[in-house]
Amino acid sequence: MELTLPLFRRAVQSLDGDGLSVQGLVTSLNTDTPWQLALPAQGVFGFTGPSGGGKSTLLAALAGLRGCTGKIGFGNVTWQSGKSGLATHRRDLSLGFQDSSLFGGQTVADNLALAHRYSRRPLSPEERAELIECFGITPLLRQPVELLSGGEAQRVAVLRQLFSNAAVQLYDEPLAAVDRLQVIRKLLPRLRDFWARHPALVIWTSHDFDEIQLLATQCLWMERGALTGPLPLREVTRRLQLDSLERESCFSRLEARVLCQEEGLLTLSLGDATLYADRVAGRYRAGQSIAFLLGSGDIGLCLEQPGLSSILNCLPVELREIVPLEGGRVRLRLAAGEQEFSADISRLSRERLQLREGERYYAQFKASSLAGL
Ligand SMILES: Nc1ncnc2c1ncn2[C@@H]1O[C@H](COP(=O)(O)OP(=O)(O)OP(=O)(O)O)[C@@H](O)[C@H]1O
Repeated sequence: MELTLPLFRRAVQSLDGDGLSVQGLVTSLNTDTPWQLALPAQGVFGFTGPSGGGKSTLLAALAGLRGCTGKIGFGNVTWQSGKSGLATHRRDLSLGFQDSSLFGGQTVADNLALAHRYSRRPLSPEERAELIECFGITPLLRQPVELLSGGEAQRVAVLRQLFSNAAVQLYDEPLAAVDRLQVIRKLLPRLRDFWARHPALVIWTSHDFDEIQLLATQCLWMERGALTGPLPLREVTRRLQLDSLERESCFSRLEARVLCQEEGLLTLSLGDATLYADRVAGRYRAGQSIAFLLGSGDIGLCLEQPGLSSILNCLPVELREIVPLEGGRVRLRLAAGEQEFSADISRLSRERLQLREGERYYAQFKASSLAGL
């Protein structure tokens, strides 16, 4: 369906600005809390909040797939003005649903070819081939989409969005059915790399905050139909109560600068320390600042700088806080410069080392424990 109302034609070029602008957007879900949002033309933003809060509804409204009133504009193009909306296919966006919504009766290759054919910014054949390989889709290309597993269908759907390479890319829990280790270790690093090469405005919706903290530094929040943000990740951590001690273990987000990458080993600098990561999926250039995750269960503490060891990483830290956990463990809040992270050790280790808040120690972790690179 194409909208060519005279009134709408006048509105099409009326919004100024570089990015996405949402003003007073109302659906049947949020009649009391009209949505306002301003995002730059490029950047990756997380999107989370309690289930049923309205995240999918907002994404559908942005895509013109849900009845709404108000104003939506991207760049100087109006997508929605009052009750009139530009047809979805005329908005420079892509939306991936939770259930992947691939085109039925077609193969995986057909679905991808279609996205490529209608892309406003088509990818090179080399890049498409490399992405297909990285997403583990090569053996599935000839398969009808009806025969794909949930996780396979989701990987194809994300790939289809990358092939279409729209200016605004909306993802709605796109990898929830894919095995988490593959997501953190392989797919998210490749996605980060993709958007570094092909900048776009990306909204990544997920209930997995680790996905969000690997991809973004700011996050939108939707709760009971009320939209807030973009918020800093620390605020979202608080709202999700992620520092709750009930969590078995937790991942902390750290940032470091790339020194070099060779033969699968990535060398980073964090403060005065040099860190090493192996099993690296992404491609990085020297000088680039990148985020990675460190699991609280993967870190050990030493009183003195250890000698030569097979554990490659040794980071000087300040012990900020010791929090008792259940099961004979304690959680240590550590700081490397301004960056805080958590380490879980046994209560026995804490007593033997006589750890004290405010003192300085050395955190040790293996090159394989830096996740998301
Ligand atoms: N087409 C629709 N018409 C009316 N109500 C709807 C429609 N789609 C969703 N809802 C309701 O609107 C509310 C918000 O749903 P929505 O799917 O947007 O939430 P969400 O934040 O994406 O949730 P989740 O995190 O569980 O995916 C829910 O109560 C849902 O039942």
